[in-house]
Amino acid sequence: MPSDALLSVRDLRIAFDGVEAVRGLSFDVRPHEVLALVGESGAGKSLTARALLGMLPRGATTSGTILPDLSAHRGRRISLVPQDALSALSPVHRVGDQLAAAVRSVARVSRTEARARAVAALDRVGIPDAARRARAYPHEYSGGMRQRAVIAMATVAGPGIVVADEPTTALDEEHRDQVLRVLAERREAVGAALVLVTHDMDVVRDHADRVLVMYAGRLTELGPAHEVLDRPRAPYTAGLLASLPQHAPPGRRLPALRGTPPAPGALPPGCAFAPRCPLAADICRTADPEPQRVEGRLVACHRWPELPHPATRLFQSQSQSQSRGRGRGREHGPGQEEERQPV
Ligand SMILES: Nc1ncnc2c1ncn2[C@@H]1O[C@H](COP(=O)(O)OP(=O)(O)OP(=O)(O)O)[C@@H](O)[C@H]1O
Repeated sequence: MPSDALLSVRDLRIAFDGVEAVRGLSFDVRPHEVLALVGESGAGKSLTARALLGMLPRGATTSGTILPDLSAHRGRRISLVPQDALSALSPVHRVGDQLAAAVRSVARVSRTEARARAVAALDRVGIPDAARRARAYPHEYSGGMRQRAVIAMATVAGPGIVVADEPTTALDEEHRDQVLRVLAERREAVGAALVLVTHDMDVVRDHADRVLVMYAGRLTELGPAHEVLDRPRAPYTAGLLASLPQHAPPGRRLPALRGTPPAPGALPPGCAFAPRCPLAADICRTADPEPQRVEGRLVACHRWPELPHPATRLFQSQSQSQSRGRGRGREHGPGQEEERQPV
């Protein structure tokens, strides 16, 4: 394990009924960093994040290593901010009491002191009138307040790592920003690393130091967030970026990435992204690429040197040709040649 890593994941595999949903993932979590896990639905982000906490769903079998094993230190050395705050809070206990219990699990303090710290923790995450709100039950909180209370809970013990699994999905846009801000502030205050699961590249740009792009249970690209976003080296990363509204061709709302990811039990041979990739060549349909070092990052793609700059153009022309009703025959139709031209 590298000396600067808080957590080292090596060849992680997670399967259900013998079918692998996460397929040999390796990465480190470094002290104080924000590491974003991104990728479309089903990429294996949540499973990976939950594996770090030892919180996989029933029926999951794993292999590989996650060191050190922090699952016995949940809430203290590693904690979770889930998508749905209600699943993290007990409905039958007052929010303040739950926080006070979390305080007492790590600090030998009186009940009165624990309660005072709980109120202070709620205050720090911006719960108005925290002393009174501490006496309320989770269902009496708004969605945004509940998520902030969960962040207070996840950071109260000063963990080294906070794992946030799509922490703002259930919220409206205004509360999303607030909650992300509070999460960023609290993790900085306690000096924790944050593993942030998201499918939102804007969130990655605003909050992450490094980004791990996943596709069909594998690493596609891993590197410094701004470098990866500004100049992706894997076609899949470029496709995700091209799907952002600012990269869409004027007046077009077609998704830049054609099709959907394969289900874990129905992977194509070779690179799982090949059927959707405008750069796919014969080798991509036969050999699954291993991550290789490229300019200070890891990229799993046979064809990365062929990627144009800006790489998002690869997919813009794809969606344009799609919108003209072309490129419909084969999976990679006429649009492909056009996209291969150097830009
Ligand atoms: N409890 C389960 N039982 C069986 N298969 C599962 C289970 N949980 C996850 N999977 C499989 O693992 C795949 C990856 O799941 P995961 O929740 O990690 O995806 P994700 O990238 O977090 O997607 P999303 O953005 O939709 O949350 C799923 O598409 C599904 O095929």
